[in-house]
Amino acid sequence: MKTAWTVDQIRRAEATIMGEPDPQTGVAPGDDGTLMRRAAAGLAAAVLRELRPASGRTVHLLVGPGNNGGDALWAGAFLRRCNVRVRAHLLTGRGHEAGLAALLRAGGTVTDVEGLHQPCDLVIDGLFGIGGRAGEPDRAIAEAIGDTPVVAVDVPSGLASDSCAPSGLRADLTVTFGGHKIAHLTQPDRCGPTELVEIGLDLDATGPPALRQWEAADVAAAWPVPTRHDHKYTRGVVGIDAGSAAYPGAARLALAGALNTGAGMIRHLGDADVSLLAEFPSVVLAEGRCQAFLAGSGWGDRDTRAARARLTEWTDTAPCVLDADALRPDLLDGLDLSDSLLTPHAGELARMLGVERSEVEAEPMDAARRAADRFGATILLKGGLQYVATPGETTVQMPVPGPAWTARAGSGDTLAGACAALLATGVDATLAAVLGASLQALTAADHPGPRPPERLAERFPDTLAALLAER
Ligand SMILES: NC(=O)C1=CN([C@@H]2O[C@H](COP(=O)(O)OP(=O)(O)OC[C@H]3O[C@@H](n4cnc5c(N)ncnc54)[C@H](OP(=O)(O)O)[C@@H]3O)[C@@H](O)[C@H]2O)[C@@H](O)CC1
Ligand SMILES: [K+]
Repeated sequence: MKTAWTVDQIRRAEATIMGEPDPQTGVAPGDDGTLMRRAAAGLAAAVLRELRPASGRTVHLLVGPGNNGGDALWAGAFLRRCNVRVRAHLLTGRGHEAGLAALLRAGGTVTDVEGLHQPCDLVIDGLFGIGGRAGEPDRAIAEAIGDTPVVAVDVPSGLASDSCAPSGLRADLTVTFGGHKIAHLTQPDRCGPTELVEIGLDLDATGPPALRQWEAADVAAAWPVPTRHDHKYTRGVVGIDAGSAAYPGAARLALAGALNTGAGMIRHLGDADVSLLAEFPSVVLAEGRCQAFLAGSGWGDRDTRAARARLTEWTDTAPCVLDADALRPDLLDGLDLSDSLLTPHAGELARMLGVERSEVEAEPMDAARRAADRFGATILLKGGLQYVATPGETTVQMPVPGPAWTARAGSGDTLAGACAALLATGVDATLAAVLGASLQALTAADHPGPRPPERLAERFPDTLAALLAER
């Protein structure tokens, strides 16, 4: 599991080691340069690995006015000891004093932006780190970098650390310090792979992380595997009301998702279409006790009064997954959704919050968190990267990311079915969302290509078997 922290948390953890920085000079009383040299040593080691063999190669440093530039300068001094040629471009004509002195002592040189056009093997981006504001890079610098591989110091410059929005330089590798920042997990295309260098920050003391990204092993460890004592009722019965005359396939898709995720039993409680049951003979039409419900997928414009009655009854009875056409504020308001899961995509979440879709897409994590608090429900915001927000909790969960092949009609219905099956096992809404979304993503990664959602769902058991074999 990767955890990501806010800039404020990183700064507070740093201050517990070095003291609060002087507001005038920005210098902390206990700052003897130790943290920076630790960071720079880790950065230099990563660059040496990238260059291998390093001796005789040339590295350009992009150096900003703050400590991010200091890290780059110190790393340059360390690289000099391995016979790497180092040229530093000081963006504002100045650089971290001790770092610059160390680089010059070690035989590094300072160059202007024209000098950056000379051939080099690698660029270290030390313009701005967590003190950076979002913005696109200076065109002259971007041109000088061209196709040369870039290693970003802490974060790619111009990418705001706390944000999900893309901007700034693009890196082939990002070397970060103390803990991941939100942008590392939400902007993998900008950051490239991220390497974490431990510098001794106690981030746990600053409160819960802002974001947790799940990995396959975490999914395997958390999966609710049935025990010898389980039977179909204890494994969980799911009631599903999905589909309509206009969207008949939604029922089939939701059933496929729930069945292949391991529901103990499924009751098909929507407008019964018995032809479905030929394909899913274990699904029953009989009403009865359910441990979880799924409502809304493929409802179309169902009559408000009927929809509201169904949602009120079901949310009063058991945890629910509410999807698609059930995600209207007029249907949701006033329901007790405290143990339920809402599964909107960006457009649906925008409608729920009464904002533009672009606002949700710009800061999806914040939007999911706001919706969780507004509706008192766990939210799974679907998309290329997915976010699970729990009401009252600071930490947002990111299920295992998957390929974009799942971005097609019907994927949401199978996912809702998967989440409902998990909810019926007794796991909470957050875990049901994370596990369901991760299962779909891992399966899509194992079977890349334009596989229809119901066919992809048929592979869920194979993915699970492989995952659990590793546990
Ligand atoms: N915290 C830790 O534990 C450790 C931190 N370490 C390192 O320190 C880094 C943070 O350093 P930092 O605070 O000095 O800020 P940094 O990112 O260098 O930038 C500040 C300067 O840039 C300027 N500026 C910003 N954006 C701009 C823009 N778009 N365009 C133009 N100017 C812009 C900004 O100007 P201002 O906003 O003040 O006007 C200010 O002058 C951190 O990322 C890590 O690398 C490690 O050494 C070890 C431990
Ligand atoms: K940087």
